[in-house]
Amino acid sequence: MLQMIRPTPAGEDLAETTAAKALNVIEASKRLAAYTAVDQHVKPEHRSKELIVSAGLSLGDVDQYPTIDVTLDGADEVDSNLNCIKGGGACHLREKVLAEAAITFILVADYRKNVEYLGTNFEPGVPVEVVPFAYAKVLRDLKTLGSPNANLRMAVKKAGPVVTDNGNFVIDAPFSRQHMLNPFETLTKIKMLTGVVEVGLFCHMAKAAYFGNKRPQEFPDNCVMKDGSITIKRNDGTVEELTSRNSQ
Ligand SMILES: O=C[C@H](O)[C@H](O)[C@H](O)COP(=O)(O)O
Repeated sequence: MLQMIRPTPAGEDLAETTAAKALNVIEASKRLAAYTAVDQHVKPEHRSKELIVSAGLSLGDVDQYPTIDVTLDGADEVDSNLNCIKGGGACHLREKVLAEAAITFILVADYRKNVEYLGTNFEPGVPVEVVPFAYAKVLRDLKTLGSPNANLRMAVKKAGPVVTDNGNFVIDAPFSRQHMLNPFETLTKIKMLTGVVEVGLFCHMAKAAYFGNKRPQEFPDNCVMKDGSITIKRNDGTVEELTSRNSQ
């Protein structure tokens, strides 16, 4: 059973306590979704890392092994057709390569990211990785495409723009509901812009999405947290609700 007990120290700032409590709920719900997704999709024969290492063999990367059995990854938001926004952490190029290499691609997220259409809760917009030389031109293009507030993502702990693992910049491009109701069309328009390396819209890729849910009634003021249910959405349109894996 997953249980988190967080006593409230006397005198602790109320806002801080509430924020920490909300974070615990979100992290616990996502962890439960991840456990369930691994249980259902990562079979014993896929758990080969120890076998490889103990046999003295080398672990490979996707450039050596372009077909992967299962890729499980998080997302910034997932719509009702399992399209998703990724790239909040500026890793969406590599993540999309791993997702495309996978026979089965599975998403794992907390309840806040389970939405009807993309951009409902995730406000920064569509992450767009661009070669640095082209960023100003791509920014201009994105505004013309319908994202007037597109902006270059700036680093928080250093001066200047965020630089990806691939040495590129990231633009965050918020689009209207109308654009996000057809994310594949929006994806293809952005991808066609010269200078764009990859777009953080993953369309028609996921086989299923696992969302960890909270149960507010189980999170009273003393902050004793029990695990909640999991919502599983599949690409065949089915939706399944699993009650707590360890319900008492
Ligand atoms: O680039 C990062 C990823 O695409 C997602 O933004 C990330 O996996 C979501 O992280 P979290 O589940 O911690 O919100």
